Amino acid sequence: MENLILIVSGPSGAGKSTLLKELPEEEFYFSISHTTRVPRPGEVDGRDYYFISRETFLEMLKRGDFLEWIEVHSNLYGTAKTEIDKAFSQGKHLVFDVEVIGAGNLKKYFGPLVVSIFIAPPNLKILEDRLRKRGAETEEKLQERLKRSSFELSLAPFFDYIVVNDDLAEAKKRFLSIIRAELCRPYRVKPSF
Ligand SMILES: Nc1nc2c(ncn2[C@@H]2O[C@H](COP(=O)(O)OP(=O)(O)O)[C@@H](O)[C@H]2O)c(=O)[nH]1
Ligand SMILES: Nc1ncnc2c1ncn2[C@@H]1O[C@H](COP(=O)(O)OP(=O)(O)O)[C@@H](O)[C@H]1O
Repeated sequence: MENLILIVSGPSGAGKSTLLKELPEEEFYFSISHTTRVPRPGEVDGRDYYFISRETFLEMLKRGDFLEWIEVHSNLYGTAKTEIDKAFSQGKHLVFDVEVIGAGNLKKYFGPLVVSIFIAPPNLKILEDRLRKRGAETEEKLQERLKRSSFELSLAPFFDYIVVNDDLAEAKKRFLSIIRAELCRPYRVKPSF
């Protein structure tokens, strides 16, 4: 059976983390990125991210440890090559939460069997309201995130699916429906019949 490789992308505050919480950890391995961003309250090192210094990140980059990486909102983010082995050795579906450029690079790397889902806010005003309500950023960081969101939204048509995160319960249903359907592809169904 082919395991699923799922890429979830979209602007900061669109609801990626919220929707990804719907996927059971017993079946899905969530790639843990390395980042130079400071942890938010409640975030745990080694669960949400590997929080590292810029110096350590650059050392890893020089060693060729990253499958892909990027600098966004003045922070470095990267997917370590070791994350892929971890998912496959556990026999789980592999899930990435990355910005749009990383999504494109991972798609190129893994090929056509990747499933990519773009999470979009209903509009920019609602996105801003949600980012403010989340309260994780200073005003300056929040503006940086909003500024990039139009660029991220412009790349939505390149994804396999778009889930507009309006009503959360409805968005969860649509998100899970896509994954359920993808798991029914002939090449992913274990032939026990
Ligand atoms: N390309 C790439 N993007 C990443 C990686 N890790 C996280 N991101 C993206 O970086 C952006 C900022 O993430 P984060 O600081 O957690 O903010 P949030 O999206 O507002 O929760 C998001 O779009 C993430 O999807 C990575 O390893 N590679
Ligand atoms: N459908 C929704 N309606 C209202 N608030 C939402 C909805 N989806 C997510 N949120 C809230 O919006 C904020 C941003 O969501 P989050 O999942 O952190 O986004 P991302 O991971 O894409 O940056 C969070 O505070 C979250 O609780």
